[in-house]
Amino acid sequence: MTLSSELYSQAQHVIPGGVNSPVRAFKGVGGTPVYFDRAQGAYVWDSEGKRYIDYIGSWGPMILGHTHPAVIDAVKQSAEKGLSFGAPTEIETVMAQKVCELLPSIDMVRMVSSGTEATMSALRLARGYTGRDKIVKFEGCYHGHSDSLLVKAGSGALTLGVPSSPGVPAALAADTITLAYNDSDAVRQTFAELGEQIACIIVEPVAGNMNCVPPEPGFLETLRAVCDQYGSVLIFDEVMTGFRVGLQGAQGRYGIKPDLTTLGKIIGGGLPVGAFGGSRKIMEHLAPLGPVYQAGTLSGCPVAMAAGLKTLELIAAPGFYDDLSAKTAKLLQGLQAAADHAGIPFATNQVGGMFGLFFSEEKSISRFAQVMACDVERFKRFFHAMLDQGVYLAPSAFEAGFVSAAHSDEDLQATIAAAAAAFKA
Ligand SMILES: Cc1ncc(COP(=O)(O)O)c(C=O)c1O
Ligand SMILES: N[C@H](C=O)CCC(=O)O
Repeated sequence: MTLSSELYSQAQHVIPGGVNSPVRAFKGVGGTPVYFDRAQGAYVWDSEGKRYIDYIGSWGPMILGHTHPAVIDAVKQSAEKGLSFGAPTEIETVMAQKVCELLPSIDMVRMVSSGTEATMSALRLARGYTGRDKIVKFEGCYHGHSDSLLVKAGSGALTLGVPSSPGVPAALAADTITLAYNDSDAVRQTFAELGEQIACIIVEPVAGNMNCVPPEPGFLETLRAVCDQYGSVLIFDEVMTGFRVGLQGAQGRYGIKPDLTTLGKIIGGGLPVGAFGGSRKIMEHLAPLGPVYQAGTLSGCPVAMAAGLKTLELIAAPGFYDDLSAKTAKLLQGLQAAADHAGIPFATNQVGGMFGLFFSEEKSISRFAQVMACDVERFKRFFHAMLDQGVYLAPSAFEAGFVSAAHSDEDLQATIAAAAAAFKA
């Protein structure tokens, strides 16, 4: 038994499935989850001291690499002053000002403690603001695990085969309309029939929870147009894409202004943080200004604000995103060449520092159905071959991967060499 499998078996007695978030359990790839002990830069080390090049980066937050000295220092300094107070602190305003400065669609922002809280709260606000109940989401998109959004969801729910979870009241699920991602005609048709009853559209502007699927030209524009026409709220869930695909997120990259934006991951620098914000007109409906209630004991935790602010400061360095994109492109070109050389049908998607790998005959993957048609068995074998060689990819064919500023050229070359061996095998 490895130390990881020993730890996993102990955990299974006291934690459901041995994990605190299902996708960690390796159900999507088989085998035993690896238990980590420490991390630095592009690397994570397991409990037995084996080193892995990490392409998960804590599911996105570690855009600077793990334990960046300046971030750790900011955390230490803040922690020494007090972990949390349950009362306002100056750094929360500094964070809000920074978010408003970076994302022009946001006039006001509220901090929460996870992406799930951010999307759940944004949904309630959109419903409270419009006085409507129905929402539109897209199949394979994941917006956290609140009831209204756990319908035909992606990520771990898709990996485990429960995209619409038991426990979600049928009456609530009935108000969630799920459409195919990148299908603009379906959006227009649905709004033509039900537009006046629809509170909001929530979308991952680049889908990252059904692997990585970018928006087709015109898709996000269609969402903006129907929301304008029918008075619905457009919510960009940028929990993953925010500060990942560019400093202005997907909204900056594609030039579309949502009414509300949800954030998480990078904004917390690796600590538990989420946020939602948008136009003053909508945000002023939130308590204590307005009637839509939302709260959180640890919301705006100063230590997490310190980690997030330091991260936002460092990623604003000139050329940061060009370098990150170039590295990611280099990695994907190398993987594609290795797959082609071995005669393995393979395709990739990339948006900035976010990527997707597909075992597919199709070269362009833009639809959920295409993702579902990929060869998952082949992915599982690839995943384990990479893991054995010290490369840690997401343990599911339905998750995006992430490159960090800490990945060196040697890391990318070592990953490509490992993939070449895996494809050959
Ligand atoms: C796009 C998106 N929205 C929401 C969430 C939920 O965030 P959290 O896991 O922090 O609750 C996630 C990740 O899990 C996500 O990728
Ligand atoms: N896809 C999820 C986040 O983006 C994976 C993280 C989790 O649910 O544990």
